[in-house]
Amino acid sequence: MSRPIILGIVGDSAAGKTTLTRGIAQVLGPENVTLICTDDYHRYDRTQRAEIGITALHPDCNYLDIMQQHLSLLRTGQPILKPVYSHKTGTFEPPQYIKPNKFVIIEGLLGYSTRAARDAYDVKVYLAPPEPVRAAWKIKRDTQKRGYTPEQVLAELEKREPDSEQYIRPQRQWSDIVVSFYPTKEEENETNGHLNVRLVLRPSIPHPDFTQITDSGNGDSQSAVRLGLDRDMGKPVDVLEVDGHATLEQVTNIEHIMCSDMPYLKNICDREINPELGKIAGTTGETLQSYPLALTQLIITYHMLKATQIYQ
Ligand SMILES: Nc1ncnc2c1ncn2[C@@H]1O[C@H](COP(=O)(O)OP(=O)(O)OP(=O)(O)O)[C@@H](O)[C@H]1O
Ligand SMILES: O=C(CO)[C@H](O)[C@H](O)COP(=O)(O)O
Repeated sequence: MSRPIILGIVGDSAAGKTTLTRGIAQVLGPENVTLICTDDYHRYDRTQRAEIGITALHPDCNYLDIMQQHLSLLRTGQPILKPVYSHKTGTFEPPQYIKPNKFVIIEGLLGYSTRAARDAYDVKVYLAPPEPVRAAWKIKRDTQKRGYTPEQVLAELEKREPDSEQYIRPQRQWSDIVVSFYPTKEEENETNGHLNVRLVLRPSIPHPDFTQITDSGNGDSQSAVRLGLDRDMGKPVDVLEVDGHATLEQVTNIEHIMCSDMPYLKNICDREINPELGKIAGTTGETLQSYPLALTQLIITYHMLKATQIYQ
């Protein structure tokens, strides 16, 4: 049976969902990818939310039943008439007719909040940067692109915290991969291109065999690339960590482990034909390059392509 492969990217506001999605979409080929942001399923516009006193994170502030229906339709290759929410104006626009491509990426706040929604995905990612990093990212993004002042963003973050705790963060447990970009102790105010990444790899999907990293003598606690075992929300997991100062050679080494598993898809690791890999918008709008981000995007893409071997 041939059907679209569905990737979920869930995380709190400004956790880095769009940034992560961009590189993945490029490797899969933009013409093959349908991108959906579940912010479009908000029930109330910006003014109404302020009047009612509800945050965009609350399930009652979103048409989760319609989102769930649309996910099921997309999974079976059927079209949807999707609502459209504009972050520029804070209001709704006319709906859009969307027919799914080979790959569908669904990113947003509450994508894993119901059992039926969770069942729609082939790969589930949860983004969990430390809260001070997320706050810095949200202030930067909302002041540059959504017309807020820094004070308004800080007040909004405070107002949203109870809903983040109750509705957003518990969704971490349903993900196959938890992604956390974090600063080193030496540069704890760094929030841009030199962040490390910690990837929690749950056994809910089969990951590439990264034990070769430890076999080759890398992977110990001093190395820029580390593999270990841990628990996440009480469950055993593998953890892969890559430092922001890891060399291109070290990162390429890990990429080869994935690409050698799928020799017919060698070009997914080719940086020249995939320039969006690892690209981040910096503080003044400049473009920064992060190897940990590029590697994270490739691991997720690996899983999308693996799924095509079963369903396409
Ligand atoms: N891995 C990263 N390293 C450094 N900066 C990042 C990273 N990911 C995101 N950022 C910064 O954080 C800002 C917000 O990220 P992004 O727009 O991807 O978040 P989002 O989760 O899609 O937000 P929302 O759901 O609110 O639309 C970006 O403009 C970027 O500057
Ligand atoms: O948490 C968010 C995810 O992007 C937004 O704040 C939410 O979607 C409402 O959007 P806006 O602040 O532009 O009205």
